Amino acid sequence: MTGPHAQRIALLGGSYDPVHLGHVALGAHFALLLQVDQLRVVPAGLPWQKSTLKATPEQRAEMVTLAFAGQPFPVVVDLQEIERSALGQPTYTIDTLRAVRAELGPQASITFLMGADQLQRLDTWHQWHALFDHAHICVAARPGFSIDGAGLPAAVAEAFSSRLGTPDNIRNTPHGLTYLAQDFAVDISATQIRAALQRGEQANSLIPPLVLDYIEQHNLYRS
Ligand SMILES: Nc1ncnc2c1ncn2[C@@H]1O[C@H](COP(=O)(O)OP(=O)(O)OP(=O)(O)O)[C@@H](O)[C@H]1O
Ligand SMILES: O=C(O)c1ccc[n+]([C@@H]2O[C@H](COP(=O)([O-])O)[C@@H](O)[C@H]2O)c1
Repeated sequence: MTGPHAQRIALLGGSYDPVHLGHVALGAHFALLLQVDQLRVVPAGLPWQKSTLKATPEQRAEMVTLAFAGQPFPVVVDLQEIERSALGQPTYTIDTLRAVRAELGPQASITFLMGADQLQRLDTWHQWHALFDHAHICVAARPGFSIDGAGLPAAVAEAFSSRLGTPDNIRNTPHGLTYLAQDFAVDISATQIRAALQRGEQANSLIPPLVLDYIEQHNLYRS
């Protein structure tokens, strides 16, 4: 168990091309559930499983900062993955978790957040078993990405179910547990937003207003 002053943080990694209200809802849900000292939002530098991104790393990071402004919990936008990508290295979450663990020490409760689509693919991540040596993994259900029954690769289902924790023991242990927010159901994706903007449609109900202003000012996703 962690001591009374161990730090508690949740990391929300993403491509954020662009950041949307699904990301904000996901971060806020777990920030409040886990009562974190800090939500750390980490824009990926070179997300190796995505095809070419439309916005630059700087634009994606600026949009993330705008999207998470004014939350009722501390938010830090962590640029380490963008900085590492300047050296041409693909972005691996394990590198980030090792760096954050080294920074915060062995007692801190560190949780990596993701949607169900990424849990379905977790066995494709670089050194995925080692993620649990540094962090808990908390997952939000996502419309269209079932993780019941055959929805998960067997190795992921086994790793996830054998490590199931509760919000309380995730708050109070450093790493190694899992949790699923089954009631989370936000049907928004960056793909859908890019397509809508390219067609010249509004995306007001999908993106925080400041991010929408930024997209318009920088003429993003129109072509
Ligand atoms: N609506 C959502 N519900 C639950 N999780 C989500 C949702 N949108 C994004 N996430 C999660 O947020 C993280 C970052 O997602 P990302 O930046 O790739 O957005 P995306 O909407 O999935 O993008 P794209 O449509 O381009 O694949 C991932 O772990 C993803 O699963
Ligand atoms: O570490 C990996 O190999 C890995 C593979 C796929 C995705 N990720 C991370 O998962 C997060 C969400 O990814 P994405 O593609 O949905 O934006 C983001 O932080 C990625 O860097 C990480």
